[in-house]
Formats: sequence, C-alpha cells, structure tokens
Amino acid sequence: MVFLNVKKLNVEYYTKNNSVHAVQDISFQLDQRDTIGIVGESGSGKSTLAMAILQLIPKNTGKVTGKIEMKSKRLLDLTPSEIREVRWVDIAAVFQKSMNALSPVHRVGNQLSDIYRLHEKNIPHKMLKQRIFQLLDMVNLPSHVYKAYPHELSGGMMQRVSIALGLMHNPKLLILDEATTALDVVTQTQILKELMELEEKMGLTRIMITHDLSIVASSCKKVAVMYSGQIVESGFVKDVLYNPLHPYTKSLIKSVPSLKGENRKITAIKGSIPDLSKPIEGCVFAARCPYAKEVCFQSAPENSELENNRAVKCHFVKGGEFVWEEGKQTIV
Ligand SMILES: Nc1ncnc2c1ncn2[C@@H]1O[C@H](COP(=O)(O)OP(=O)(O)OP(=O)(O)O)[C@@H](O)[C@H]1O
Repeated sequence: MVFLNVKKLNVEYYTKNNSVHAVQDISFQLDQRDTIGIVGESGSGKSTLAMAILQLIPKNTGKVTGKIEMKSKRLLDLTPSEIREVRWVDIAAVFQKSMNALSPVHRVGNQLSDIYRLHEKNIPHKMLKQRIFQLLDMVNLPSHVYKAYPHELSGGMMQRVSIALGLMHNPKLLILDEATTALDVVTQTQILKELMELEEKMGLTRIMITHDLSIVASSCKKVAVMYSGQIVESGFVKDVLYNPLHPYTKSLIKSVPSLKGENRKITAIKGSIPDLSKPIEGCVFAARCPYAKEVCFQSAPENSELENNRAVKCHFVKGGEFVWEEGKQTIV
C-alpha cells in the first residue's frame, strides 16, 4: 500500500516583483519503510519540497498546489491545528541547524521534556523522565546528557539530540534535511548506521535531503535527482547512481569522487542553475547539457517511466537506454 503519495506538487514563492517556481510538477510515491534520497545542486528545490511536505511554507510566502497524501490524510487540505497534530506525531524533521534550536541556558533534559509535553500535556513527570532517558539511549547518548547544557555537547552529540527530538512521538515519516552535513565523516557514518537500525525497529520511512551522493548510496534504497525544481531522474539507488541515464545525473556523479572507489577524474558541471522566476521553454538542463540538441531547447521532455520504478525526463532516453546521435549509441 502506498504510504506517501506526492502528486503534481508545485511551490511558487512570491518575490517583490515576480515569483520563483521552486518546485515544478513533482510526483513520487513511497511505501512504508522506504528510504529515499533527494539530491541535487544548491537551489534545485530540495528543501522547498521538504518544507511543502511539512506544511512549513507560510501562505504569505508562497503558494503550494497539487496533492500530498499520507495514507488517507490529504495534507494540503488540513486545518492549521490538524497540521500541528501531524507534525512530530506523523512526520518529524531534523534540519542541519536543528542543533542550534535549543536554548543555551536550559538543560537538555528539561528542554526535551517541555517539547514532549507540547503534544502530550498530561504525561506524569516520572514517565516523561523515563521516556527522555529512553530516547537518549536510542540515539546512543549517555544518560548524563539529560543534565547537560547544549554548549557542553559536541556537534555529533547535539545532532543526536536533534534526532532524539524527531523520534520523540514515534513518527511514521522522518525527513532529514542536510542533518548530518556539518559533521565529520566518522560521526556521520556512525549516526547513519544507528538511524538505519532504529528505522528497522520502528518501521520508519525516511526522506533524506542532501547534496552528498555518498550518503544516499550508503543509506537509501531509492533516489530522486532534482534539478531546477524538477525531478529529472528517479528510481532505485542501485540503478540510478550506478547506471545513470539522465545527463544531469551523469554530470552530478562525475562531479564527486567515485562511489565505487576507483580512481577517475572529477569534472565540475559548467554553468549555473537557471533563473526560476522565468519560464523555461524546453528541458531545464538544456543550457548546461553536453548532449543538448535543438529539440531540447524547444520542448520539455516527457517523464518516461521505465522498468523497476525508474523514471527519466530526457528526450534521448528511449526504452531504458540513452540513445543519442545517429543510430543507437549508449553513453555511460
Ligand atoms: N522564501 C523564499 N522566497 C523566495 N525564493 C525562495 C525562498 N526560499 C527558497 N527560494 C528559492 O527557491 C529555489 C529553491 O531553493 P531551495 O532552498 O529549496 O533549494 P535547495 O536545493 O534546498 O538548496 P540548498 O541545497 O542550497 O538548500 C531557489 O531558487 C531559492 O532561491
């Protein structure tokens, strides 16, 4: 059964003189316990997508249209108080700066308790204390963290506190937006490993927003590659990241050290993301694409659905292959 169904989602931010179309016609589905990485360059709309799912885009900042369904709940139709109920309890998020959200002058345990009470006011003090210790233990933090002040903890410990906060009310969906980016690789790997173990136990579904392909390769089952507000390629990690079809996915992979560990040249993607306040006629990646032909500037490609839940938005992807130039040519 489909757990999360995002259909034709659009987000437009209002700016002084025009609007920025940050998320354009995005559709994807997740089953329960799925893990999906949303990757793409800065400005591709990853965080906007997360904010839209969390209903965190204020009405005076932008317009969100389309459908976001979680089980039978239509999230975009909920009232503000219903949305507050959904957040933390159904969907929780951990952001890169979550670790800065705690007050520096109050002990960690007291702050976690106060936040817990926002959703479960009447929990007896003793039970609440037990729950906070249990949460600290779940994210591998020692019990003395309860009495510590935020400045006494390392970055990794603080990010573990943020994850504990996210898991507080046993959410079904956890969204991590660059949540481990600021940490060193060793701490990051440890936290991801622990998170995957917790997911297994709790039956969690995870959306991982990151610009780091190696995080997705090591911790997600599925991936969606975003460019200029659109998902240009999506599918299982083993297909998309190890056998990319879209030229943008290929360029993105070539711009980072090899995921397979082999020695190869790293190539930066020339040019920059287009101005999202102006409509784009053809393919969003055409201006930077090394394979672009006239058709790419004239019409937007269809989203071709391939085998294995894979979809690619490129004029040259036909029948599961990248076919370019005369005859049949596959460029990997
Ligand atoms: N509040 C806002 N008002 C206007 N435009 C915005 C607002 N927030 C984001 N944008 C624009 O929307 C587009 C997508 O931004 P978003 O932050 O979602 O991208 P991102 O892929 O998450 O980037 P990053 O990795 O840098 O966080 C960008 O062009 C950005 O400038």
